[in-house]
Amino acid sequence: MTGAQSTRRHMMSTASKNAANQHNILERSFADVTTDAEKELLSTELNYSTRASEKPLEQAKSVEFKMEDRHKECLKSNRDYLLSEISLSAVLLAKLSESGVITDEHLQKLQNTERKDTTKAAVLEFLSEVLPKRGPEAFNLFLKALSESEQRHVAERLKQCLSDVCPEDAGTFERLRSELQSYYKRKLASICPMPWLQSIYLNLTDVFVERQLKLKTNYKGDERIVTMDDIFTPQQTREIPRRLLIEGNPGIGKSTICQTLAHEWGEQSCGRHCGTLCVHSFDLVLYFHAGDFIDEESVAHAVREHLLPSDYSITTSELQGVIKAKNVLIIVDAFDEANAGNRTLDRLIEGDILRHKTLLITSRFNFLENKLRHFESRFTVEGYDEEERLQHVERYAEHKRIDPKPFISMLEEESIRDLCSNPLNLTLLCLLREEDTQLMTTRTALYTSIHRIIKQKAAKRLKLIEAEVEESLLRPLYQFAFEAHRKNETVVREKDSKKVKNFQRICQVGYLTNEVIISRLQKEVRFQFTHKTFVEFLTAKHIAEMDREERMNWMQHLRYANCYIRIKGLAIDDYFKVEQNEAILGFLFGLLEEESAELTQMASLVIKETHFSSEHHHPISSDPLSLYSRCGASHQLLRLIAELNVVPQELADVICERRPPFINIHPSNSHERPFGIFTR
Ligand SMILES: Nc1ncnc2c1ncn2[C@@H]1O[C@H](COP(=O)(O)OP(=O)(O)OP(=O)(O)O)[C@@H](O)[C@H]1O
Repeated sequence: MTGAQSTRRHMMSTASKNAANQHNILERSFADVTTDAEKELLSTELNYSTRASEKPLEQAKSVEFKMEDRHKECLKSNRDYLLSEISLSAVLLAKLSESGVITDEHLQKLQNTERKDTTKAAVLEFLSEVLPKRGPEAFNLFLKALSESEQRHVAERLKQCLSDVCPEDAGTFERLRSELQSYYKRKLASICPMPWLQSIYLNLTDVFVERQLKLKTNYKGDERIVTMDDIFTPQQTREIPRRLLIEGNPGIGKSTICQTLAHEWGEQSCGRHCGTLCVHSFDLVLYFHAGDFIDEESVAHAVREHLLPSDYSITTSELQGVIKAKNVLIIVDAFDEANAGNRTLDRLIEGDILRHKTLLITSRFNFLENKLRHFESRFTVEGYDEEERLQHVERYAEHKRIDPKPFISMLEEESIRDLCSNPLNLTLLCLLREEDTQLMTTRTALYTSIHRIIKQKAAKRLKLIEAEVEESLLRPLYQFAFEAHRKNETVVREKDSKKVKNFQRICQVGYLTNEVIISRLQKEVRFQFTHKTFVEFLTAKHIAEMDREERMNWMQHLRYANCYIRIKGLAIDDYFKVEQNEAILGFLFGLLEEESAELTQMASLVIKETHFSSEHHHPISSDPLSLYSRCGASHQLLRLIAELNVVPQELADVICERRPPFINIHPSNSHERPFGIFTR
């Protein structure tokens, strides 16, 4: 399947969502319109739209949005001329109603005025009462209708006037737009999940999974789910929101959303894909990384520096003129990565500059804290649901032209399930699985690979070498994970975070996200690990780096038996399943695979504590608290050594020596696992 086919198929799959959106829009429009006749018109449209029409949407849209100021200005400054030149001919009126600029009711009113008064009066009514309220596209549709009704000279005069108001309009704007469009089309066509490995890339259109966003609907934090088509839809008022924010966890897909918007705009036309006011309604899209504004005194300077080639001839003031005159969307990705001392970006957010332009910012959570009030629409990107996970791996396999089955079965694997809801992790899992299916045989190997990628990504982003990331950022992080795990939590509290000096940079690595809990009395800042399994893996990294004595001491204090305590009539309920330790122990065994003596010592402790050598594992029935151990606990050792690719001889000898009678051990023929255990 070609990229274009796949896009189309993708569009078709979103058609039903779009139909729902259209319905919402029409419903909102219904609430907003004023006259009975308009309500009647919209109600007909609503019925029609449920039969999957797209045309009424155009009309509803024009009821909802205002005309651009420069168009209004142009109509006003030419009013005399227009009154004397325009003929409200049948053809003109037909063209205007065909394109939805006027409704049947408008038509009747205009004709009445013309009959009762004069044509000039009707034209005046049209120019002052009707046209300016018929949406951002009405002006151009009006020019088109004029040209098609033998009044081209009037259309030309209005166009000329527009370019006089903004001399840059004519040539400069067109040139700039096509330069940016072709740049985005080329530059943003692919995704590079590992930025330091440019040879690994995926075609954006092929693999992109349409995202759902949660829109905050009020200050109390109520939310509703919207699709990407709804990003620019007015929410509380009829106005297009001017300051929009998308927040989400690391790797959740914020940058990819920005990239897709700019890339789609580069494609020039949405066809019928976009259900509502979409990215194509903007004359210009300026797509930046937050860091692009550092040391730039204005947006125009940032455009010259970061979006245009150095041999492109345009002055900053020409750029400023175009930005001022046009309907511009400014996309700024990754506020969290470059927010300190970013004065121009701050002014942009606060509306101190370019207040009437649309600004879309993305950030990890809680970096915009005291700036949140500037945003009229706030969205969060959530992790993939089941359907999106499936779509992700299917699109990946289709793009690579390989069998999707191994990827689909990967989604079922218990040990990595929690990783799969994050698009970055899922992409890495797909890449790893494709590269080497052996990697999946141990969890430690898989997490080690992902950890390595995250480390490389952090090194690139923070401009450090990997050894520095390990030493100054990851080691403290392992310690934090260890502490959090000890408290059975997945968070780092603010007071603990203050114990290390570069905590913000530790957060940048991508394992922790800011979390601010605000109660009426006080604000609490904490930092949440993105996944519980990462806490376990990082904890194991910490323990693996301890000296032997400390490690054995930690191990000695673990529980090795399942435990259920129930005392009738008393509210005491202790519940412990041995698997709760097992994740960390498993990673620890995997990480110390090469350290034969360490492994043997750890295994000996597990053998002892889980009564591995004894034949029977009775519940300790004499215990008044009804404490019992199950097979789950006594077989723990076997599950731990499954994390090893190769069982060292020294460890194999200990296990053979201390095996219980019902376990048979035999040398395996397999080169990789020269050790086999069977239980009966
Ligand atoms: N909608 C999507 N469809 C397919 N793949 C996606 C999607 N979103 C994200 N990905 C994959 O996840 C990777 C990471 O996504 P992205 O860089 O957008 O995350 P992010 O939220 O900006 O993360 P960070 O906060 O770390 O910068 C992408 O490189 C891509 O491989």
